[in-house]
Amino acid sequence: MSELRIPIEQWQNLTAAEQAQRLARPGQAQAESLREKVAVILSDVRDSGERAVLNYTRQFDNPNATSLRLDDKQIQSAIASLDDHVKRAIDTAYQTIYRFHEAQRPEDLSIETAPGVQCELRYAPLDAVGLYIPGGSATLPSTALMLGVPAQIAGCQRVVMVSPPNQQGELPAALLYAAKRCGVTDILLCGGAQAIGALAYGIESSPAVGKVFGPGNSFVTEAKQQVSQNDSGCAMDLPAGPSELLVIADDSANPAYVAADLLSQAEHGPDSQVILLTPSMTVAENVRQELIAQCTQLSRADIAEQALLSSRLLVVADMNEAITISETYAPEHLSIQTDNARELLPQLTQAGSVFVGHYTPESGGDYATGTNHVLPTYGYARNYSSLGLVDFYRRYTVQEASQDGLRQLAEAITTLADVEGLDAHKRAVTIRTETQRTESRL
Ligand SMILES: NC(=O)c1ccc[n+]([C@@H]2O[C@H](COP(=O)([O-])OP(=O)(O)OC[C@H]3O[C@@H](n4cnc5c(N)ncnc54)[C@H](O)[C@@H]3O)[C@@H](O)[C@H]2O)c1
Ligand SMILES: N[C@H](CO)Cc1c[nH]c[nH+]1
Ligand SMILES: [Zn+2]
Repeated sequence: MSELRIPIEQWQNLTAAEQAQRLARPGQAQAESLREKVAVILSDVRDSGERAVLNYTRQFDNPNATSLRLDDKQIQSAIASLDDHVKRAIDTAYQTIYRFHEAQRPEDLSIETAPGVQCELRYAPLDAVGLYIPGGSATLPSTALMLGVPAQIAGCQRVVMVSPPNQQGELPAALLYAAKRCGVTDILLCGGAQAIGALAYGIESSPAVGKVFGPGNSFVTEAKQQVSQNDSGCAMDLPAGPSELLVIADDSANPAYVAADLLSQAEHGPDSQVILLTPSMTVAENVRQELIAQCTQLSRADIAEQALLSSRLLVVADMNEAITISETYAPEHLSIQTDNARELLPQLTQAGSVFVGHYTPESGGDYATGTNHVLPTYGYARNYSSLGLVDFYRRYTVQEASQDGLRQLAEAITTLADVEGLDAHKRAVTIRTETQRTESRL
């Protein structure tokens, strides 16, 4: 890797346009053509169902695909072949993720909003959910846990997992083990936009689900957005696209740790983006040296190098400037590698997940601290939340008014109905209150 590919830049020396360019996400340039491609795939799946999904699977994943399913025997024999230490690692992660998510169980509430008027907020688990597990370039059983555990805790009845098969039509044994551990009920061998179409519209062998979850490349993310905006009725979780990490580091940071963390997200995909903000030129220089040294040792060095092309090493005036930039960028992952990291937390809220201090590597959260690694990317962390248990429920309300309760509110309701010119709305109240008056006269 040449040093020119990853320059160190002083934030204050950049023009406003250059600053905006440095914080632009790499994947967003080809948005228009992406939208069209995905729309075509989705409409094919909608029109031709399983046949279209199989065609796209043959085109992108397994050229010999004849079925979207593995039979039970194939699943069991893959799981039996899995090393015990891998099973134990999955079990450990399952437990921490389970603990953190179980503690998030939403509670129904009921209050009297006016005398005789009771309002309730209730939660019902989603019936059928679809879980997308990326598979294009890495095996991600951890993502199956991040999606499968909350679906299991919520009590979703049908949990359909989709993931692109390899060229031999297989899914990784660790993924199958994780899926079974979480009680996934159906597994479909397909990926990309066509898999999202299969979930949202349903195919012959698998009826439509009510909500699609999970990260993926730009095709997957775009497909989730399209199916949730058209009339499929399918909801989506959040836009979780190419991985991102922003590290804020001061002189107390260990450059080797910082570089290792940056590379951990850079290795996800060529469209991943990692950013360092530091007030120290020395830290920036040392991190760059570490990036160069550590990158060559990675099995996915090629991918990480490509991601580093759109990554940034930025020297800022001070920590306040670092905070302002981070809040503007709203990274998927924010790592604060300073001695006083916890003190900075109140000022750093625009991120999918925050990693505090020198001993909390981002990859800890990817696998086993217990937090969910499905997080908003592309700056959506400004307005979207990170995935949690509550996303696997529907929230709805209930209200009950007594005769007296309705009388209490009648004046307000009928006046507002008059203001809006909606006579029938008014009548639905007066027909009751007037009957009430007549009854009480008798
Ligand atoms: N934000 C998160 O929480 C999170 C978690 C894990 C992974 N990720 C991200 O998920 C992504 C995974 O991407 P991936 O590509 O490895 O796997 P993927 O499963 O998301 O995508 C593979 C699929 O993309 C489709 N595809 C590929 N090229 C295509 C083309 N030219 N036209 C139409 N469809 C095409 C194919 O159908 C293929 O099956 C990475 O960007 C990674 O950073 C994000
Ligand atoms: N960092 C990814 C989310 O951006 C999640 C992941 C899965 N496996 C490893 N990492
Ligand atoms: Zn990761």
